[in-house]
Amino acid sequence: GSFYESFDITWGDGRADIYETGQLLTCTLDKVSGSGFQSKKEYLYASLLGVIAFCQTLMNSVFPPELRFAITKHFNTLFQLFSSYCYFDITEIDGVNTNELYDAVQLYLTSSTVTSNRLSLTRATNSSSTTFSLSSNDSIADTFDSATVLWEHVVAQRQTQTFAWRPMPDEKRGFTLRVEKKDKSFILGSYLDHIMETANEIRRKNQDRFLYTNSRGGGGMDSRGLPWESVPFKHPSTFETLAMDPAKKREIMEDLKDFAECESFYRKTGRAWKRGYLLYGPPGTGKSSMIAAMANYLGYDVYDLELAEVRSNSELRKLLMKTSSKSIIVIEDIDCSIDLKNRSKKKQSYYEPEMMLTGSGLGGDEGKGNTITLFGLLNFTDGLWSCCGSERIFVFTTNHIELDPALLRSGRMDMHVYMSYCTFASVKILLRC
Ligand SMILES: Nc1ncnc2c1ncn2[C@@H]1O[C@H](COP(=O)(O)OP(=O)(O)OP(=O)(O)O)[C@@H](O)[C@H]1O
Repeated sequence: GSFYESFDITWGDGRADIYETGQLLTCTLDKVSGSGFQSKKEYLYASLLGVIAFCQTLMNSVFPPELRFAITKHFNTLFQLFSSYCYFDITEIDGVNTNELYDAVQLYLTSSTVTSNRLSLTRATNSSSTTFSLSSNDSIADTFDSATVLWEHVVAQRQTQTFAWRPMPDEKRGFTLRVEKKDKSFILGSYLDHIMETANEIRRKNQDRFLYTNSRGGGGMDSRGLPWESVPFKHPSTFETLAMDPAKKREIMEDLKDFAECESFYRKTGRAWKRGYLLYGPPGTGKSSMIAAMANYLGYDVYDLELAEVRSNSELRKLLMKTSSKSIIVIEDIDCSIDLKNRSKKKQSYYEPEMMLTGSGLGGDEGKGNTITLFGLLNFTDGLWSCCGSERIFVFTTNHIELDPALLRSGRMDMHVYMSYCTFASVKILLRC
């Protein structure tokens, strides 16, 4: 073919020309005007697009925007009426808050149950784990209890803002969930709960865990106003390496597993989702190793609370408020921090100076705000404030069990574990390791 056969020069006043027996077409643009050509053949797709563009321009110039908006709205309503699907948008940022559900869906869609051919890989700075996510504007189908849904990851450029309370990402991201109308109520209940649970599980497995301490030599907060300082938690102790009676070990592991898996039980019975363990026994019998094994078993962070660094009950409360869920809060050697053996023997109230914890080394009274009381400690483990997070374990260690019964009672310390010197069974475990 040649340009002579297939094209006409339509405008340009001699600026466009065909040369080399129809093999070369040149168009020139100068200061006065340009030039143009047109295909002799009509292509269905191109002409259809042309018609649509023409109609759109006509609509825009003839109908006012309000009327166009109303027409589109009614068209959508009509479409939804006859469609067997309904759609839900889950945006990354809801107002000014981060949408937890968006993060959960992001994680869930990368789980092994949902398979996709194309995923984005991310690895955060200083992290040891790689995370997968659904690529932009990609979609994926998922089946849950015979209901099939479709997820689409919608990414659009955010329009430039003149003012925002906080910097917003350049992209506006969200998921659109397409659900069959008949499955709507089931999906909104069980499926979304299932997504949250799976995402939490993945987070727990992926997350680098931390060991926190409030002992920063001087007390107070760090530069970000946080009362805890953290380091990566890398203790190698596990229940396999821990030398103790196998039956007792099994009992503790089952208790921990029940605790971690029974959120519904705590919710149904109206109890705070927390559990207390008291580890007691002679020095060097593995109490700290047991705490590390518990943290490694459940994948929890560890908060090592140094009572000597806490100056008042309110500071204790603030520390508690700044702990995260899925954590073990440890007070080691409680017998060295507490100056009280048994409340009934002394017949005193929690508030009296003799009942105060002298480990703080500051000696003063609560009124001056520079010491903590047993009352404060009891509230810390089982008061209203102890419920300001969920899935938390309190572990106290002591060399002597003669502590105040109020501290030892079930609900505060649910399980008392005696860490003894090695028996024959535990020596066998040590030798095997
Ligand atoms: N039951 C055990 N199984 C495995 N290792 C143990 C056990 N008991 C003690 N150890 C080892 O002995 C050392 C001291 O143990 P650990 O610090 O856990 O004891 P502890 O009871 O916390 O001591 P303390 O009461 O003095 O704080 C650790 O190195 C630990 O590995």
